[in-house]
Parts: sequence; C-alpha cells; structure tokens
Amino acid sequence: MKPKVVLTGKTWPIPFAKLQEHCDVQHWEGPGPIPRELLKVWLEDAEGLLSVNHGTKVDEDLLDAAPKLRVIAQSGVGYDNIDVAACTKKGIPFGNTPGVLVEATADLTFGILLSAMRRIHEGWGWVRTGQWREVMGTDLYGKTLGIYGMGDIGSAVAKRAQASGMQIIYHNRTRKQDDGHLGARYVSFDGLLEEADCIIVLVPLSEQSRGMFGKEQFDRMKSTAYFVNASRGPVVQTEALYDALKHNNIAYAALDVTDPEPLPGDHPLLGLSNILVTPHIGSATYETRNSMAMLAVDNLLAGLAKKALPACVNPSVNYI
Ligand SMILES: NC(=O)C1=CN([C@@H]2O[C@H](COP(=O)(O)OP(=O)(O)OC[C@H]3O[C@@H](n4cnc5c(N)ncnc54)[C@H](OP(=O)(O)O)[C@@H]3O)[C@@H](O)[C@H]2O)C=CC1
Ligand SMILES: O=CC(=O)O
Repeated sequence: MKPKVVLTGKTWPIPFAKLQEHCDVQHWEGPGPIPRELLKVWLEDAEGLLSVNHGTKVDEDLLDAAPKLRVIAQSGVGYDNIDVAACTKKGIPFGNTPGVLVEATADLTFGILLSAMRRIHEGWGWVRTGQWREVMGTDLYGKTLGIYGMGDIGSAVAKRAQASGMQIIYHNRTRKQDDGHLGARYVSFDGLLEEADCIIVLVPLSEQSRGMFGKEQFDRMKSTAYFVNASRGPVVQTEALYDALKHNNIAYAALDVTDPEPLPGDHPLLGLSNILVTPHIGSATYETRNSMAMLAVDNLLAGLAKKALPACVNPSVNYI
C-alpha cells in the first residue's frame, strides 16, 4: 500500500506525477488555503505533508493531530511558518528548497531595485495611458548598496550589483569568510543604515529579525535612500515605512513582500507615489518553481523511504 501524503495546494505536473507514482495523495485544490481544521483531519492518518508555500502554519498543535507523520517538505527556502523545534522534538525531518531558487529571486530583487531607481514601471505607466513623459531616475553606477542578510540570495544580488558598478556593504550576525571574493565590505547594522544609498533586506524572518526596520532605522538612513524588502513582510514595521516614505525621510521603497500579505487594494502604502510593490514573486519563474516542487517531492519521498532528505533543515532527525 502506498503511504498517504497531504498536499496543501497546486503543484507542477512532473513533480505531481512523481508524487502520485509513490504515494496516495490527498490534494487540496482550493479555493484559498486549506482550512486548518480540515488539514488536521486529513493528517490523522497521513505519513507525509507537502506544503506548497509558507501559508500553512505547522506547530505543535498541528503535529499532535498527525500521529503517523514521518516527514514534512515545503516548496520554498523560508520556513518561518514551521516550528522546526516542534518537528525535531517529534523526530520529524523537515526539508525546504534552498539553492534552486537563488538566481530567480536575485533577479527579481535586483530588478525591483533597478526599476525603482530608473522608474521603469512609472515610465510604462505613463506610456500605456497615452502620455509620452520623460521620467527622471537615479544612477545605480557608483552607488553603495547595503545588503542586510548576505546569504545565498544576497550574494547572488551582490554579483548583479557589482556588474552595475555598485559598491557593496553588508551586515549579517557573522562576517562571511568569503566576503573578499564577493567584493563586499562587512559593516555594523548602524553603519549599513547610515552609509548605504540603497538597502536590500534578505534576512530570514525570526524572532530576532521581526520588526527590525522601524522608525529609528528609517531615520538613520539617507533621505535619498532606496529601500527594498524581498525577505518577509514582518521584518519591516509597515507603519514606520509608510511614515518614512510619506515624509520623504527616505526616497523610495520596492517591496516583493509586505505585512499584511496580500496587501489589500486600499492599503495606505498603495496611495504613495514613491513605492513599487510586486506580489511576492521572487522565485516565480516556470523553471524555478518546477525545480522547487521537484526538490520538495524528493525531500518528501526520501523521508517516506527513511532515507536522508536532500535538503534538511533539522539534520539531527534526518534519516541516514
Ligand atoms: N521574495 C521571495 O519570493 C523570496 C524570499 N525569500 C526570503 O529570503 C530569505 C533568505 O534566503 P537565503 O538567502 O536563501 O537564506 P540564507 O540562509 O542563505 O541567508 C540568510 C542570511 O541572513 C543572515 N541572517 C540571519 N539572521 C540574521 C539576523 N537576525 N541579522 C542579520 N543577518 C541575519 C545569515 O547570516 P548569519 O547567520 O551570519 O546572520 C545569512 O547570511 C528567506 O529566508 C526567505 O524569507 C527566499 C526566496 C524567495
Ligand atoms: O518566499 C519564498 C521562499 O522560498 O521563501
């Protein structure tokens, strides 16, 4: 008999076929996210959980409803929705999808910075309404880019920025061994806020990083600063960002992630003229989403076969 697996949403044809070949799949097809109470019922006899994005909260309460669960996999690298300590306590390995989404996310992140600085989206907005207006932007060349969270994606953004002639500074909790190779200079958090012409946030959401960017941090930035968030909305205090933009304490923001998310159509941020918002599409290319889904399925199938997950977040309970 095939093991039962719960799939929380839509996935891609090839990884889906692979999953179905090996598992009895109970599949939520919407509308909207799977209701929590239903998920609990489905998990009563499931051995695997495949989460298609970070919208499903996995905590002790959910795991208590899933006595047979042996593996959890999620399509995506961020896992702020997963209580990894609770999974580990129950001996359940959790796998995410690092690596395969790095280049696509770096393209989008650098792309929204470029679009904001050169007002590409604003120019297109005028042209499409029949107005051939010149829209003035700001040079990237020669500017200092500050990356907060210089990990896999941050490093890939740094390469793109260097190719555009930018200087790179960054802040992590720990200085990177290979920052010389990246051509990036390590600075304190305050140094990053004060020195950068543009700041890109690519730090995972955690209790430490939640709300990290508030009034004090925006006040420390240059009034000409461009601010990009491509990590998770709650790293930024939305009201403080709104005030900073409204009063021109910083120049412009480009956000791929927001708090709340989705951002309601009547949200005050959307009434500002110095903002660009994209709907959390960092990894949203056909190739990348397919690779992510494939890695998530490989993580899940490995766990069900009691083999090591290719990308395991809690290696102390990974199968050997
Ligand atoms: N917009 C989108 O569609 C996407 C968004 N993401 C988001 O991007 C995040 C980063 O992904 P990725 O680059 O792969 O992750 P990595 O783990 O490779 O990098 C994260 C970096 O952040 C640093 N960091 C972690 N916590 C802190 C902190 N409190 N203060 C300062 N630095 C910190 C880490 O260094 P150190 O440990 O030394 O501090 C590390 O260098 C994901 O967690 C996810 O939230 C990812 C993919 C797509
Ligand atoms: O936000 C997307 C992710 O992979 O994390």
